[in-house]
Amino acid sequence: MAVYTHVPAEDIDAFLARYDAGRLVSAKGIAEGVENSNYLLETTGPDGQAGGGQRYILTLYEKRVDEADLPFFMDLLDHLGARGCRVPRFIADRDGRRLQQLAGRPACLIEFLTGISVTEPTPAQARAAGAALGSLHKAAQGFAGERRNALDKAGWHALAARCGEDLDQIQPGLAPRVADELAWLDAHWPGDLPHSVIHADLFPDNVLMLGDEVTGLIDFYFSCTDVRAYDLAVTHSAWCFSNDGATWFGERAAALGAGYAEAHGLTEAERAAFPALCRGAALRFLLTRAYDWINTPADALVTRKDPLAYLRRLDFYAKADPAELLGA
Ligand SMILES: Nc1ncnc2c1ncn2[C@@H]1O[C@H](COP(=O)(O)OP(=O)(O)O)[C@@H](O)[C@H]1O
Ligand SMILES: N[C@@H](CCOP(=O)(O)O)C(=O)O
Repeated sequence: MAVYTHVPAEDIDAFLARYDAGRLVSAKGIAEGVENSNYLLETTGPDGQAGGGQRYILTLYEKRVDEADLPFFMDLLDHLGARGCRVPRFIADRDGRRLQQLAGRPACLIEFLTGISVTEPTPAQARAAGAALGSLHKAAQGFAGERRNALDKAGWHALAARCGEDLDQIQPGLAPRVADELAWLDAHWPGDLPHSVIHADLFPDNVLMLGDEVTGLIDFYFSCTDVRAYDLAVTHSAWCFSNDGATWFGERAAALGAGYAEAHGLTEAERAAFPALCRGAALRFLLTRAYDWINTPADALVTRKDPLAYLRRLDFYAKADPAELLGA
């Protein structure tokens, strides 16, 4: 459960008084997520009448989100929303402020979007996710903001160094395996592919769906300026395997690739680089999960994610037939 900061209901009610959002009816900590503290709020609605209720997300920023980056995320979501992407708005209080402090943390009130996150995507759902990512990349064109990816290849080296030999406590031999993979990526990472703002974490839990339709893309807190096709590789690694990484679903991958290509298109150079981008994506999530595995206090109210599920994906990508990855 990702609630790192507990906020008494009275304090949330007082926080809401700054907005035209009504009074607090209920506040529930949200179990999903690992980065920030999230609450689902129900309010009376602006007219103050119980029953005319509205829902909001209250997010308190923890861990990897730097407060200085929040204006980038807010402007990005404004830009994408104005171009038809289904992304949540950050809500301004009566003085026009979107960023607040609550319980000693930076905090924002965010539009609630309907939909559920699928756990076993069908090919049709993977296709819709691919198309939503392609549309996001299209809509991101012309966005003036820039943000460096702290979890780029240099960031993976730094993270691996911070994990050090503790990686071997997760699985014997993991530290040298990671070192070898970093060396391979240093030698094979593509140099000059198109860049844009990317989501960088478009896992199924960050895509809200109703049936086969995408109703919302959320959790932009890793979004940054980086290689566009790397975003598709991250999405591929998250959508095309069983959770534990042991089973690969080729049909989902072909559908994801088709959806993306339809909405945005991939150049020959992007296709050729895709296997290396997938290896990078798998290592990135292996390392952040491994770091959290080693460093999360035993009493934290959060479910740690299994780093080995990403080692299995990495092993798959290292051996895969490149032609197979996005279907013929
Ligand atoms: N705008 C939103 N609308 C609806 N649900 C949301 C929204 N933002 C977050 N959630 C819910 O909260 C959960 C955690 O949010 P997320 O941003 O993924 O957290 P974290 O940044 O901690 O990983 C999501 O899985 C989803 O269930
Ligand atoms: N998607 C990452 C963890 C980040 O969590 P999220 O809830 O913000 O997507 C992973 O699975 O390792």
